[in-house]
Amino acid sequence: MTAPLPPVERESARTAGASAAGLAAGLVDAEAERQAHQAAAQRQVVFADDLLPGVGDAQLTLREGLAAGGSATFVTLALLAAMDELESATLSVLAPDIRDAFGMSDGAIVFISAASGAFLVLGALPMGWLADRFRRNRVIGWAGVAFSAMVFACGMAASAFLLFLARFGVGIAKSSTLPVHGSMIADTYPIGVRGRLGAVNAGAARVAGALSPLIVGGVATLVGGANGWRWPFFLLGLPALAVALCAFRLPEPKRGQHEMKSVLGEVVEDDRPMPISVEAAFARLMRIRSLRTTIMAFAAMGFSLFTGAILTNLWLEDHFGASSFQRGVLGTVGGASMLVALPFIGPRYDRLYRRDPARALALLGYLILPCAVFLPVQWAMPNAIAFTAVGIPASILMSAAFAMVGPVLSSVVPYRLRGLGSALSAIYIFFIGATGGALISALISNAYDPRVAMLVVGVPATLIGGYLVVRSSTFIKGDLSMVVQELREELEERDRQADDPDNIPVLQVNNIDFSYGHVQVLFDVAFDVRRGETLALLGTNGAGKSTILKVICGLGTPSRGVVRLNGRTVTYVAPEQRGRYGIHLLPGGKGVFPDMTVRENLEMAAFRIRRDAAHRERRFAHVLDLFPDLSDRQTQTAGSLSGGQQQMLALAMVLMHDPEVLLIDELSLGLAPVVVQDLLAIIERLKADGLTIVVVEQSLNIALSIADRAVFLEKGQVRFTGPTRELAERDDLARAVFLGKEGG
Ligand SMILES: Nc1ncnc2c1ncn2[C@@H]1O[C@H](COP(=O)(O)OP(=O)(O)OP(=O)(O)O)[C@@H](O)[C@H]1O
Repeated sequence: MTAPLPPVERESARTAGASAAGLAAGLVDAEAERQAHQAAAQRQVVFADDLLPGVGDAQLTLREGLAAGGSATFVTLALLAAMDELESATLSVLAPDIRDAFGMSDGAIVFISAASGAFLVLGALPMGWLADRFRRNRVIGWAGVAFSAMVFACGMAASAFLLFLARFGVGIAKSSTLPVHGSMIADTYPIGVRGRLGAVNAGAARVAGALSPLIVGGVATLVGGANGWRWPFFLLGLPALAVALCAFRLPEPKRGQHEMKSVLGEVVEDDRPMPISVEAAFARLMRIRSLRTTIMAFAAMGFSLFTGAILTNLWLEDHFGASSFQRGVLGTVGGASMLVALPFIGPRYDRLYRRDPARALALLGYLILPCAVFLPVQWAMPNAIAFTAVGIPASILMSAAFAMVGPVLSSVVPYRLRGLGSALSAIYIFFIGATGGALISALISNAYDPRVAMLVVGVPATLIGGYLVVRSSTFIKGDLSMVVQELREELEERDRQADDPDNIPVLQVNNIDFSYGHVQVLFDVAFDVRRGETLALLGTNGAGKSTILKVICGLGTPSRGVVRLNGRTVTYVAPEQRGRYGIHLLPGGKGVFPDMTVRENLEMAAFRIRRDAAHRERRFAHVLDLFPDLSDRQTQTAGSLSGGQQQMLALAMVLMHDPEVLLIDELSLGLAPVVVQDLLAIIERLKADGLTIVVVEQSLNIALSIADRAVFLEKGQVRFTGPTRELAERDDLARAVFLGKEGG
């Protein structure tokens, strides 16, 4: 039992309880307000359908669409895709022969064939990165040459391990198909024919896939003997090389040209695009909800799709006793049937997309869902012919849906990130889907049989996949609206720069939204900083001041908006690269290595310029001249310096980089007034030298003394931009937050 409190304590406890309750209520209100902003921000960006890229555009025939970009690109890429398919079929059909030749188990051959999905992923990332940076025709050409060499190596393999290695090479070479071909096709041909091009492309691959079991089975049977399986690989290598050589001569299309034509009516050219960081690109891509959900869906389906062909062939041989030729014939019939839907799905998708992109995407989900019913029926069939026949409807529906993945990705991914966007999809679909599926199927197949493996994995994977695709269709218009906003902003900026080329701000922050996880903390933040200007970022606690500095220097990727340095977009450029271009951050808190001496700290900062001795010495001399206090303490450890001296050292370290734009987070926090005066004197010198500075400050007085202009942030939104003097006169903004705090 607790003793009752005396009256005075009871009173103060009541007051404390009341103020805690008030604080809690305030926090709940603030969070409710933030959530309302977030919901409003997400709602606002959905434009009317006819403003979205490709929606409501004039209808084009396939011939007109192909003529717009020249058919050479499409034909070459379709041939390469067909050869990919031929290669995959070679392994599937010959799996039992290869298994017997090397004395492998079912599980081992299933793993070797399906694991190429994992190898494919290893290449997808560099290929996507190359596709977003360099001429895509060369990337495709070199990947094709590597493919042909590795296909040859598969035929030469003297052991299961060497075959595994050759498959590794094939997988890497094939990895150019999704990221590089997709990006090339999207930029070469108009949006209105993407569905049909996807269907024709898939059709070409299907024709090859459908004929290849016959060809492969035929060649293997014709040559005969234990080495018959090698010859289909040899025969594929040569034409693959010829097509790869043609790819080098394809024209390189302008990036994003069709989105720009559709949305803006003209093409905004960017002659010197900044290099994009993979990390920032992925962070941005994962915020595209329709993309995220679609790739999760296809990853789920990948669990059964990639092992499906192998398990089918093993089942046909082991359960129904089909020979390699019979399997080839059945495979050809099954594969050919997939062609049935392709002439319909492409035009249907394009038509729906022109009217309503959400319906076009939902259609794919409705194609997938019924496959979950066909699958158990097929695997219950008593003979090979019934088994193949019942498998046909599911194959038709599934291949129709898969043929449209490329067109969907091309639409929702920003054009600068198309290669990496496809690479991200490849990672999910092939690595998580195919490899995960391969492992699980191999285990179940070894423990039971291919049928159990197929049913246990396939049915849930198909249901989940279909549901997720339908769900992703609810997000597509919001994501396309973002594409429109970005394009419009680019056009406006180009016009602004053309109108006043001498007045391009050094730093430009435009329409920035930023979230930590699902919590949005910046809303449409925008401001400019002119050359030589000092801008103060002021605001309440947690308003997002430090976050905006992170976004500027590249430590955070915004979900919307642009950051420009000297008129060039750096939104997705890596932080270290931005450092090279001149953006540097002095972070809040301790920015030194306490166990190292002052000199060693400065040497660490000079690491990047270590090879240029003269430049390095100039920077040392400049910095030590600016900070005589540090000059006298070069052998002292940083940890033994006073707080003010440590802040000086941190600033000196940033200045070693010779920044063009200096970002300072909390210059004066926790420092004695006399130290702050010394720091301000240094900032004055830097200003006089023409350095551009953005400084986050808590103190309005300090901001008034150093900054020409101020931006006031509250709850992630800009409430004021203008001369610092004017902010000081705005009682509503300044008094409560700063004067009150300083006074108190
Ligand atoms: N790493 C993080 N993860 C999740 N939320 C974060 C993270 N960093 C900051 N936040 C939240 O984001 C919001 C903005 O934070 P930020 O540090 O940018 O504000 P600030 O204006 O610099 O505030 P202060 O002056 O208090 O540092 C705050 O609500 C904060 O709690």
